[in-house]
Amino acid sequence: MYPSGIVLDKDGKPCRVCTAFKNWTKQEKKKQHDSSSIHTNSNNNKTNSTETTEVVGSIISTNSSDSTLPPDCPPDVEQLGRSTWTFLHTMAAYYPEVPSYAQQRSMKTFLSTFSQFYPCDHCAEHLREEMKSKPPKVESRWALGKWLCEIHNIVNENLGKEIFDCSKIDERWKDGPKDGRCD
Ligand SMILES: Cc1cc2nc3c(=O)[nH]c(=O)nc-3n(C[C@H](O)[C@H](O)[C@H](O)COP(=O)(O)OP(=O)(O)OC[C@H]3O[C@@H](n4cnc5c(N)ncnc54)[C@H](O)[C@@H]3O)c2cc1C
Repeated sequence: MYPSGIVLDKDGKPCRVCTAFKNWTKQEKKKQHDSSSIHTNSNNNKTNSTETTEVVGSIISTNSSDSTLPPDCPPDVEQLGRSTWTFLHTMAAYYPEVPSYAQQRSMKTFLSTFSQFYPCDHCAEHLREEMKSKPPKVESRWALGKWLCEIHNIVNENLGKEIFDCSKIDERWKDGPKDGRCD
């Protein structure tokens, strides 16, 4: 990883889908550019108030979009991660309660294939490592949901995120909260 948080791919090039947008290189350059404009402008702002207003506008918009990926841009590591977890946990929540042998085999194949092709290389590599010591549990819906929750918690822990209570996976991914907010 570069000090700025840019993650490199296996060819040593900056990897967009492995990097949080807030760390992405153009954003960094833009910030540097903007901060030098601000500096230059603040030296001139007594003589040109219109220009100052424009620059201030640009500061506000730069800061507010710092960590927000524009909707028409390719996914960063966070957006891809959120969407993928949403898909995986939802898939597990609707997996058969008592899957056939063929369904269990398909799910194992799917997870193995998924771990090879997940586009963030270093994420996929960690996942494959974890799956060696904790192979997927596919014998029931409950087992799959719990396994996935635990795998996600390992990633959460590595990233310093909160650990999710795995007894709440049905509530989070299928039934919704008891207060009816989602009904
Ligand atoms: C396989 C995989 C590996 C990844 N590896 C990396 C990595 O190495 N480095 C990196 O920077 N990013 C990685 N990511 C992305 C990272 O996990 C997050 O998706 C991203 O940082 C966005 O986090 P978030 O806070 O929005 O919530 P996410 O972690 O995306 O979670 C989405 C929602 O799922 C729920 N949730 C959280 N934990 C659990 C759980 N244990 N069980 C069930 N539901 C839960 C919460 O409601 C949460 O809001 C990976 C993603 C995937 C799918």
